[in-house]
Amino acid sequence: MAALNATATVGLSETFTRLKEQGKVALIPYITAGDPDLATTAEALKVLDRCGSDIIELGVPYSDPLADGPVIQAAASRALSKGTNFAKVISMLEDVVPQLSCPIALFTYYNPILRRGIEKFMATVRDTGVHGLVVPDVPLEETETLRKEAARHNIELVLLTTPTTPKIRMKAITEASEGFVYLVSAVGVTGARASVSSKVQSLLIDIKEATSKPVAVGFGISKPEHVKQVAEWGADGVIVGSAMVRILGDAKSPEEGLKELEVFTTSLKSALS
Ligand SMILES: O=P(O)(O)OC[C@@H](O)[C@@H](O)c1c[nH]c2ccccc12
Repeated sequence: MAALNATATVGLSETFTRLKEQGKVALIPYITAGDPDLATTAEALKVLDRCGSDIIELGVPYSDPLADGPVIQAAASRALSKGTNFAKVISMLEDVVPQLSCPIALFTYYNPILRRGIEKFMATVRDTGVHGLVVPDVPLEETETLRKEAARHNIELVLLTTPTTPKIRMKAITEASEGFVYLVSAVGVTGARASVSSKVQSLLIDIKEATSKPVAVGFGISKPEHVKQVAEWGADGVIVGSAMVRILGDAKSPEEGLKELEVFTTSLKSALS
């Protein structure tokens, strides 16, 4: 039964194609693996899936997360201090991925991939049934091998563009990105913000001129109103990270955290319907 599910799960770009046919925008939560512990992460993945997440971005905790703000940094250090490592995240995923109906995009900084060896890393990740990979700190010029190995293992490598990316470069990024294009909504680090920069609207127009690939917006999106706004501006997906991570990190117990996560995810999902 579980194995059936896994083979039925489609990849990132196909998920967007199906949603587009239904006129829907993808909800993409991000959580950090191992915070408060991997057993809770496994449950959280099931909750997110059940509440209508279309793709889940799962972060591998890293000691030097330069693109992350205080909330995700703290989650990563808590996870690492509990002994979370790549091998343990993988073995948790081997167990959980077959129980999910939405695809997983694994988020990791570049260094842990290099340390393991690109090819070995891709093979391991693919064997768990993960469909996508987000690597925030690899410049486009250095993605060639990474892209080749990802493609060879049937993993969609998602690339990111930011408000300061020059247009020519943005075009090259959209051409190289697989699954979807990640539009970082604001300069700086991850973290909830009071509002979503109105610049996102014109950035989306620029990107849509450059590519027909789906575009998902992330950074600072933390409320149903934000999600709705970004969808109205024409995004194909919205990514919500720190707000999810904070719920799990601040909860008095894992059970309470999971309950709050369910309420929050449901509220975001209904803002998109
Ligand atoms: O936390 P926010 O502001 O909601 O942003 C999304 C985000 O968490 C996730 O995609 C992410 C986590 N760490 C990152 C580092 C770089 C780019 C993106 C990310």
